Amino acid sequence: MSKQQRSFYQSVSDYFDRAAPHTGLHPGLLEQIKVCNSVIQVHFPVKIGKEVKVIEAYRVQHSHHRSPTKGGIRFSNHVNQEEVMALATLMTFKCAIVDVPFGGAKGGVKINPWEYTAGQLEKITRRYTTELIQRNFIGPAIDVPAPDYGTGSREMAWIYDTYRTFKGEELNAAACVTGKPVNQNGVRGRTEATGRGVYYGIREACSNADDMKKLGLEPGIEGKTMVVQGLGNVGSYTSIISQDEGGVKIIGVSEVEGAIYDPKGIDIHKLLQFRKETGSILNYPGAESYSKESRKSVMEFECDILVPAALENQITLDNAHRVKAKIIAEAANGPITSAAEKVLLDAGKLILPDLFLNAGGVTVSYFEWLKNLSHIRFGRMDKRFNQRTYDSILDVVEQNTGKDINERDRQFIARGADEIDLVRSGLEETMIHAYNEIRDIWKRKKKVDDLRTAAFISAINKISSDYMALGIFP
Ligand SMILES: NC(=O)C1=CN([C@@H]2O[C@H](COP(=O)(O)OP(=O)(O)OC[C@H]3O[C@@H](n4cnc5c(N)ncnc54)[C@H](O)[C@@H]3O)[C@@H](O)[C@H]2O)C=CC1
Ligand SMILES: O=C(O)CCC(=O)C(=O)O
Repeated sequence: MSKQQRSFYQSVSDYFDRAAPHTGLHPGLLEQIKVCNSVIQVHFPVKIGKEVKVIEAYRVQHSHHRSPTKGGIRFSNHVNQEEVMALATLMTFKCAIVDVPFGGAKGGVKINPWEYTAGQLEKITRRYTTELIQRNFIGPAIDVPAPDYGTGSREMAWIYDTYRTFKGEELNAAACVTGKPVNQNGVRGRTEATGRGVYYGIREACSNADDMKKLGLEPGIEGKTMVVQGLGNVGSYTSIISQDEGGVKIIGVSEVEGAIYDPKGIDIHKLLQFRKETGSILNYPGAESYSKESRKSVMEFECDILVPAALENQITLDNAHRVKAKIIAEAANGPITSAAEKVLLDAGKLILPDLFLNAGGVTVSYFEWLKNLSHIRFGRMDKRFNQRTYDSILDVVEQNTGKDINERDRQFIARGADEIDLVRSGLEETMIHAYNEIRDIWKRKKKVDDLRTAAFISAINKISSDYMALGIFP
């Protein structure tokens, strides 16, 4: 493939190569940080009705500098070894950026999940998990999968159940996978986590008055217009939270069946309900509809913030020069090719890179893993204690001021944190801290012109310090 048309893996490789010289590290160490450590490809048979179907699947562990390795499992027709390698590579750098102490990994099963029944998907998921167990490619201290494109909490519950069937004696078996349903050792807030993290990341970027001024935008997220590609897990939660908590106006959306645009604004709750009832976003009242064939024109809709939240390689050299959005928020992994990125940066766009922006998922997965290892719900030990302490402080305030605090304010101020409050608070802190860490590199380092390069520099430096401290075995 030419420098012009880059595959997803080549793009990730280009991004790494662009950042590497800024770190001043030894080429051998950089090479070790860049390569994928372990790749497995498996083929296994599954009975589908009266047929036997042979399924192709992968798991890639990109880096073992920290254990376990971590990353989602994707069910998609487009899965191939290079794609999974690119996704696993991004996971390593993503974890480093948000200080999640894991190496990167990713899994892929080459099927279109929407063509199978739940029973058939369960068989495929359980057999795939068995293949991973047999190769020692899954376990709380080894490699911990999670949801990605085409999978969700249902599949994670099947993975957990298959694992504990084989490893019933393992006390920490529940930590073999994250993104599980809450009643199956999941953590509150994982389902929304990636979208919520995307929202916190965009909000933080928009809060910087200087950066917004350069784009010709007012500071603050409120009132900004947003267009979203893909209304799955990540796209729908990004839209809901941006609209409900950030006051963002969603004006364009695309899904597999086509795209819609309405500059007056699209209420995301009503749109999701409409799609549930009609099976499509098309013909949503008041919006202009675009057919399946022209759904990619969503990338060219007029807006402040464009959120690709479906798949990789959506902005290429073919359409990059037609992108009108000022901010491109990479909720999906790899939505922009490295060649297209240059066109966008030259046009003065702000790109919030995937390895930072969608790291909310793995951040909350980390919280779930910690919960599973500690065998206790967050907040269980201290909620009531804190509540009583805050109540006593309010009593003292009342006594000293002679003024009563009304019951509504008291309940709000004195409330002890539940699990969901702590998860959201931890996620918010993580995204704000990570953004400012990479923005600081972007602004401080001469010749670093974009946030992605800054993010890679930050991640490579953190990973290299592990290698340097640990040495190389033997
Ligand atoms: N689920 C997670 O926690 C995380 C997901 N991501 C990334 O976010 C992206 C989306 O993942 P999920 O939301 O989990 O997947 P999902 O399977 O829940 O949703 C994806 C949606 O995109 C739609 N879609 C597919 N092709 C499209 C196209 N050409 N145009 C418009 N819509 C299209 C699908 O119909 C589906 O509704 C992927 O790149 C994934 O790797 C990144 C971090 C974490
Ligand atoms: O939650 C996780 O462990 C990984 C999520 C994921 O696959 C991703 O961030 O791309």
